Formats: sequence, structure tokens, C-alpha cells
Amino acid sequence: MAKFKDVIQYYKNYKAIACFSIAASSLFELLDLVVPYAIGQLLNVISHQPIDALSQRLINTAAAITGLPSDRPLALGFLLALICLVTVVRAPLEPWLGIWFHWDIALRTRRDHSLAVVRKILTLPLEFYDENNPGRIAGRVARGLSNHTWTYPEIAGQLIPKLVRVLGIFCIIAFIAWPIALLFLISFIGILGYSLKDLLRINRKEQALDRYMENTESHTSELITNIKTVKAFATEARELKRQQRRLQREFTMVDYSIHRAYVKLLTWQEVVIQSCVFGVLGLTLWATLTGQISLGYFVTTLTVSSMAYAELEPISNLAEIFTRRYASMLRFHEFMETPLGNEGSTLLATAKAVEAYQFTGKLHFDRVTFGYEPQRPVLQNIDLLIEPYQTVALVGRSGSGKSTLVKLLFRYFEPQQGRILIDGEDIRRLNVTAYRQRLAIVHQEVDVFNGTLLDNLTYGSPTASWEQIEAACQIARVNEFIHLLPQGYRTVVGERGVRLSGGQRQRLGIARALLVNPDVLVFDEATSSLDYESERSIQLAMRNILGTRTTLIIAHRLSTVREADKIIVLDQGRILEVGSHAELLQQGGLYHRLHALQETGDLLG
Ligand SMILES: Nc1ncnc2c1ncn2[C@@H]1O[C@H](COP(=O)(O)OP(=O)(O)OP(=O)(O)O)[C@@H](O)[C@H]1O
Repeated sequence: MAKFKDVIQYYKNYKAIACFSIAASSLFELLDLVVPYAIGQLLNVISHQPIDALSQRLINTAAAITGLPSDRPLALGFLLALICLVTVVRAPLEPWLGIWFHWDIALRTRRDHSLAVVRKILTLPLEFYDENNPGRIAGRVARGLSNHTWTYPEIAGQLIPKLVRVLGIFCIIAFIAWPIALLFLISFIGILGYSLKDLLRINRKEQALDRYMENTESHTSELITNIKTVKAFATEARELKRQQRRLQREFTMVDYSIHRAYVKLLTWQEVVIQSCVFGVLGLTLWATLTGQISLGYFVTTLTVSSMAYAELEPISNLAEIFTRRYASMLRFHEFMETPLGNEGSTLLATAKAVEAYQFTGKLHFDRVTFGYEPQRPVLQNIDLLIEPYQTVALVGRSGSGKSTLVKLLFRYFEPQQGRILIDGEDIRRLNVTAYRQRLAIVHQEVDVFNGTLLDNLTYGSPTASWEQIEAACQIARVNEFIHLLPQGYRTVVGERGVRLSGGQRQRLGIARALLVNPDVLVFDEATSSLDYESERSIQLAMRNILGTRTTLIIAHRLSTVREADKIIVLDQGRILEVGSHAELLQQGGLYHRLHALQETGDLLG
């Protein structure tokens, strides 16, 4: 659970500048108070009343320095010069010593934490992305970052200096007449205390609202991702209605609960503040009429106490804004605190720090048992030896655990029992980055990044030479469609470029995988979504590769696995059959049944 401390620590790298700029802004707020004090003293000089001892001492010092007589003209000149110093002279200093640094810190922390977010996104385990959709993550991060950025200048540049100013006002009034100061202090603390208590209550509603908003954003993002299905099922109206319900729920919460609570609080504050101002006016007038304080002090007290009460509204406004943002700031920290998993810390190690591995590609799944939830294993006691350069196909019904086996090989998850060895080495003992660099996978859906075809081909191997690129493209049969693209290798593909067909994407995926020259290559359902012609082309591309490295093929279409050296039939997380295509057909087991089903459409008993 994130706490207030995390919000403060967000700015910890700039502690020294923060202390300096907050002190500077607070000092400027205090200097403001010199004006009503000096005007009060001016009034006393004009109305021939005595000025206070502090002012008199300062005027005497000025007289001694300048050699002028310590009379009324010097007193007037001195007080005017004082006012000029704290208004005109300070004017050009304040923006640079205060505002500049507050925004400087806000923007620097934004840059730092945006980078930290990217680091987090890159190192979070895959399971996090199974459970959280991109809209939810992006919304949470964007709101958290922008709220931290806007909050800092308001708190450091306004709220804290204003509180210091109120403290200064209290000191001035106490200096003039302590009973009035006492009344002022009690009323001020009372109003602020009640307001903060109320704001904390409202904050709980804000937290619920933040969750609602995240939920709505997540659904909007899901609609964008799944728009083809929405259109195909013509469920636009239903989706719109659902989203309308969610937005209405947010609106009801904001308008009838949160906003109303803020307006109620404001009403209460207004009434109490105005009553207090009136009370101070009555008390000060009484003190002046009974001769306890001078006319100058009357003016000073009234001016500074009005200034202090006037600060109550911005102070509680700032507290209100902070409360509104606080919930999403905490949720940002909760995201940043998501555990990285075992591999996280090593993933961003610089390339130099990581030694490069080279394997023959001998794999041994040594009595591996694994479940996403440990009590429900999806792979049980898998014992499988794959020799270097062998081609092994994993087949089995949907949900039998084929993809999970590959996820374990890539160390996205770790088995609860058993181990996976590569060239006799437990993969858990290897550096995860360097290890994964020796593997490559061609997914069912090949990701295409926004950029040229060349950028996409060399994604895992930016230093590949032209010869290597052309060779990989030839093996993967990418060269068959390059001439169809308007600018060949330089054609922009992906989101803002040419759309590649399923087969073209697959071939791009194969060439990309080949370019990293992996020791183990995995094809995950590589041809299952393709038409016959594309499938044939991919099969020919795959045939070019078989035998050049250890290859694992996960396949639903059994036609793609006939040429494998070994076929593993998985069923409910266990190895049921092992053998070549011919051997398994002869055995007449599950493989035979699945094969017959695909060949003839008949389900054998
Ligand atoms: N991230 C996950 N969290 C929890 N359970 C999961 C997760 N991924 C898969 N499973 C479950 O693990 C089991 C094996 O899934 P897996 O994807 O490995 O099977 P598969 O043989 O590859 O299936 P298919 O051929 O349909 O892709 C299934 O019961 C599935 O529901």
C-alpha cells in the first residue's frame, strides 16, 4: 500500500533546491507583511502619535549612518524606503528565486519518473500484462505523473509559504495585542482543522472515483483493442450503453457526492471566516477606543488579520485540490511498487555487463511441474530431452500446456518442481538477458513496430550486415514480397504505414528471429491462422531452417510437424506419447486420433 511518505519521496532527489526555493517563497510572503506594518507606522507619524520602539531604533540607526537629524521627514523617508524595498526591489527577484525552482523541480521529477515508468513497464513480469489491460495501466500512469507535476508548485510555492505567512501575521498581532492574536489563532486552527478533517472524508470518495475512472478507461481501451469483434457482432449499441452506465456512475459520484461535499465545506468556511473577521474588527475597535492601541496599530491589525483570513480560502482550496489528486498519486505509487518478479532487476543490465552465451541447443526439461496457481498444476512431471539441432514438435489439445512449456523455457515463469537445463546448465543460474538472447520465438501474431521493414527485421540484431539480412530474408521468404512494397526495405510498416498480411508478418517474424542467430528457435502456432498458400510458403521457410539449430514447433495443424525428429503429445499437462510421425500413427493413440480428425474430419473412438 502506497502512503503519503511515497508522495513526498517522489521529489527526494531535489531536496536541497526544494528547501532553498520553499524558504525563498516563504520569506517573500513574510516580506509582504512589512507593508501593512510600515503603513501603520506612517499613519502614526502623520497623526503625531508615537511610533513603536523597533521602528524608532531603525530610524535612529539610519540617522546615525546618514548624519541627518532623526525627525519626522527622516521617519517618513525611512518608512517609504522600506515599503519600496519590499515591493519594488523584490519584484524581479521573486519569480527567479521561487517560481523558477518550483517548476524546475516539478519538470525534472516528471522526466525522471517517466523514465522510471518505462523501466517498470519493460521489467514487469508477463503475468502483470495478463491481468491488467493497457488502458488501465496508461491511465493510471498518466494521471499519477501529471498530478505529481501540478501539485508540487502549488504545495511548495503556495501552500507552505502561505502557512508561513499566517504564522508571521500571528506574530505581528501578538506583538500588538496578544488577546486578539489568541482569538485569531484559535479561530484559524479551528477552521483549518475542521476543513482538513472534512477533506480527508472526501478523499475516500475520491479514491473510489479514481477506481471507477480507471475501470472506464480500461473498458474504452478494450473496445479499441477488440473493435473488430464488436463490429462483427454488431454490439456497438450495447457497448455504448454499458459505457454510458459507467460514466453516469462516475458523474453521480462526482456531482452529487464529491462536488456537493466541497461546496458545503466552502459555505461553512465562508460563514465562519466572515464572522471571525467581524469579531476581530469589533475587538480591535474596542482596544483602540479604550486607548490600548494606537490608530496605526488599529489599521495594521485589521489589515493583517484580513490578509490572514483571506489566505484561508486559497489554503483550503489548495488542500482540496491536493486531496482530489492524492488518490491517483497513491495509485501511481502502487503501480510503481508492483513486484518485478525474479528476473526484473537483471533485465536492464547493460549489454557490456552481461557475458554472451553460446549453446549447442541441448535442452532438458527435468521432471518439471508448474501451475499458474501452484495448487492447480498445468504441467506435471514433464521429462523431456531435446538433442542439439533436433526439431521437436509439441502437439495436443487446446489447453494441454504447450505454450506454458515454452513460457517456462523463456523463464517468464519458474517451475514449482524440477528444472530446465540448457547444455547441462540450470537456466535459473544463467543471466536472464544473455540467456534469452540465445533464444528466439515466432509468435502466432507477429508484433510489428512502427518503423521501416528494415527496422523491424533488425529489431533483435541492430548490427546485422546487409548480407545477413538478405540471407535471413531469403530463408524466411521475405524476399518474395519485398518488391511489392513501395520502398522495399525502407517501407514504413506498422500502425502508421503499410499493413502487412498475416503471412507476410509471419515471414517477417521468422527472418527477425533468424537474424539473431538463436541456439533455440520456437515456432508458436506459426501457421495456424494462414491460408493454404501462405501456410505452404511458411512451411517451406521453416524447412530451410530445420536441422540448423534446435527447433521447437507448437502446432495445431499436424501437417506442419510431420518432418519433426520427435513429436511430443501433451495431454492435460502430461506427456502422453513421444515418437516420430510414423511411429505415433502406428501407436494408434491420441496423435492418431487427432491426425485422423484433421485429415478426414472424423473423430475416431
Ligand atoms: N497466464 C495464465 N494464468 C492462469 N492460467 C493460465 C495462463 N495461461 C494459460 N493458463 C492455463 O494453463 C493451461 C495451459 O494453457 P496453455 O496456453 O499452455 O495451453 P496450450 O496447449 O498452449 O493451449 P492452446 O493450444 O489453446 O494455445 C490452460 O488451462 C490455461 O487456461
